Amino acid sequence: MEHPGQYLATMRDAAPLVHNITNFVAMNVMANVLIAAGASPAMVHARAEVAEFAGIAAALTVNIGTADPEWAQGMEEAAAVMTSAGRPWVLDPVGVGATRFRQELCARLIEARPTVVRGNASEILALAGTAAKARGVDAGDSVAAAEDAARALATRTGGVVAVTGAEDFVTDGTSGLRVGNGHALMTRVTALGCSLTGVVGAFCAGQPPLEATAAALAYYGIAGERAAAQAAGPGSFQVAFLDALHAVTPAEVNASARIVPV
Ligand SMILES: Nc1ncnc2c1ncn2[C@@H]1O[C@H](COP(=O)(O)OP(=O)(O)OP(=O)(O)O)[C@@H](O)[C@H]1O
Ligand SMILES: Cc1ncsc1CCO
Ligand SMILES: [Mg+2]
Repeated sequence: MEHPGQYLATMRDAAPLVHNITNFVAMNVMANVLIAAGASPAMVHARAEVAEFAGIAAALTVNIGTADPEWAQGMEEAAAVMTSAGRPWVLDPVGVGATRFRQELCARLIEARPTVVRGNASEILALAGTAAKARGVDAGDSVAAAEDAARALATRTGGVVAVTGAEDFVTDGTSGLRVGNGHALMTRVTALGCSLTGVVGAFCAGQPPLEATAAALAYYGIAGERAAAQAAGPGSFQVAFLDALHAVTPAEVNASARIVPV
């Protein structure tokens, strides 16, 4: 990819309204991450209003981390609004392998053709019906082990699938990109994967999803690297990470992104 920083610049210029139906753990973290990145988040999950709210959003993200049946119906209704309007929505299948409720909900959401599915390796394997070594919401599989499942899932949705971990993998079923940026401290703070899903949504507003997703992952990883250089542990990392998301420039993304085609 030539100029991944351009996707950050375009996102910041637009400051897109990103509608997030996300879990209770992620709500505050994710809203702060999106504001620091330059987007305009709204965390709206009540079934009575999600379809109407999706109608004014530039992108939607759907995260099943603490869903219940009422939320689940709202997720499907909001996703349908985005699909019929031709606007992007991103699915985060948190802990999908753990329970039947999560599996059945994700099966319905996959049918609704998400623009991007962003998950850890165990979640992408579980979506593909492959046995995964997850522990609840945490991954127990390598990204490499989930690449075939990611390609198959992208072919099924007609969209993009991003598998995150030590080295991220993004595919539209045909092309693939690896993104090498990031730091292990990103796994020591809760909801940074959930928050990344929001950033992917922001980058996908009005931009081509494969490239926008890869650029979002590189930007996020670069912010993680920059924050880790100043952090004493997970607590100070979380603070430094917000500062870094705010400070990283498009030029820095162009210089530091490690995105390679596969
Ligand atoms: N070992 C690692 N080294 C470097 N970066 C990592 C590592 N593991 C994860 N990351 C980065 O952390 C970010 C979050 O990805 P991760 O796969 O941990 O999400 P997740 O499991 O869904 O997280 P959560 O469920 O806590 O929200 C991504 O940008 C990813 O590249
Ligand atoms: C810890 C946790 N539990 C349900 S959702 C969530 C956020 C990280 O996925
Ligand atoms: Mg996750």
